[in-house]
Amino acid sequence: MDLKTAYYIGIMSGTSLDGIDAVLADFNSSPPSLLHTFYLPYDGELRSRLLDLNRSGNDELHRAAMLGNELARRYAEAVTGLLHGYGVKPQEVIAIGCHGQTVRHCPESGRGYTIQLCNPALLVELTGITVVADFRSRDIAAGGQGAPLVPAFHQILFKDSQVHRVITNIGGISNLTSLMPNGEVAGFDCGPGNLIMDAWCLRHTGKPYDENGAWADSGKIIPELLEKLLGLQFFSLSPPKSTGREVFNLAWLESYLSGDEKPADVQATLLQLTVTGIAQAVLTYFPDAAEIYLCGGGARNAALVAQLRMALSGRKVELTDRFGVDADWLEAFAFAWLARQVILGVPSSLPAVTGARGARLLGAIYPG
Ligand SMILES: Nc1ncnc2c1ncn2[C@@H]1O[C@H](COP(=O)(O)OP(=O)(O)OP(=O)(O)O)[C@@H](O)[C@H]1O
Ligand SMILES: CC(=O)N[C@H]1[C@@H]2OC[C@@H](O2)[C@@H](O)[C@@H]1O[C@H](C)C(=O)O
Repeated sequence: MDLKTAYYIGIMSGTSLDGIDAVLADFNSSPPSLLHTFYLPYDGELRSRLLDLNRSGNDELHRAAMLGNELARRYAEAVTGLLHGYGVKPQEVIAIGCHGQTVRHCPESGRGYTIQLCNPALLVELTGITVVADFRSRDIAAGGQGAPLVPAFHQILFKDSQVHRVITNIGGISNLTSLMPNGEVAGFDCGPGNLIMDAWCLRHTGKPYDENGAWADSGKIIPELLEKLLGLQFFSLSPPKSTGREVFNLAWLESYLSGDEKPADVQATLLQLTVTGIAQAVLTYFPDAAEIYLCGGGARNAALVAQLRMALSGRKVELTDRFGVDADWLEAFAFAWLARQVILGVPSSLPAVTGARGARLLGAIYPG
């Protein structure tokens, strides 16, 4: 294969459990370019089978392995959709960086584990393309959180020699990357993104998410509830830190509800929880940042963005779209880049972000 003209594919299916983002990327251009994109939504049945894995018992090991196979088939479908849609041949692709579906994340300072479900061997068989998978385990083995991993790619795309920038990804969970003009990079998960808002919205309106935060906007924030939710230890922990559905879930929310609250008021409070989690982290750790750039699906939530602008007044708050990098595809783009790093033999983790003992090659290669 002519490495000068070949491409990488990145596949991300994140903690929101909304579906699969697939991108075709070219790293021979400077800056790297995102050539094509393809989205394959999850159906309700797959989403609930994945959520059911949070409940132990009932042969969960078998169910997890079968879901790994099912996900590999869906990822292969996304690859086919991506390549066919644009007339690109599998032989033109060096590797697929496939994040997998996080179903457990328990880093526990180097003694724990993280699970991103996918059967990479099956994905190679179905696509004929080399697959890179399991990006997080090596960092955890080296004493790190295994997350967030995308700050290294944010650095490549968005660093500036004059301005202190913060990149804020609002996916299921929210995470920040600080890019100092002197080249220092920091980053950590700062709290919920969309995942609790989505779950509450589904339960009360039947819709998978609150479009533009309109429902939240129709409610009133419940200050006592917000205060209780913000009392969670995670918010006051110092970085490095990462989190997931194990911490932010409906059972946790319900433990603070009396049952008398109006559902729209709870939604307004959850939106504010996401905003406050992000704003407090920026103001505490990066008070000098002048520019904040948002990405992830939450960046499309107009009410959320408006509240964030208020909470971070005095700073420029915009979307990464401004740089020609679509906020919806940045994470999938990052996993194409992470795959390339391990194929080239270049460590891609940032110990200053994850807390690991050193930089490591991330991802296991399944040759095509
Ligand atoms: N117009 C919109 N209004 C409100 N919310 C939106 C809108 N568009 C997308 N979203 C939210 O974005 C979510 C999807 O975001 P994204 O794809 O970044 O999540 P993810 O891949 O699971 O992220 P991560 O891996 O970072 O957790 C949806 O579930 C929804 O909550
Ligand atoms: C364990 C896991 O899947 N973590 C995700 C999740 O979604 C957002 C946040 O929590 C971040 O830490 C991470 O994803 C991005 C892609 C990252 O590693 O940078």
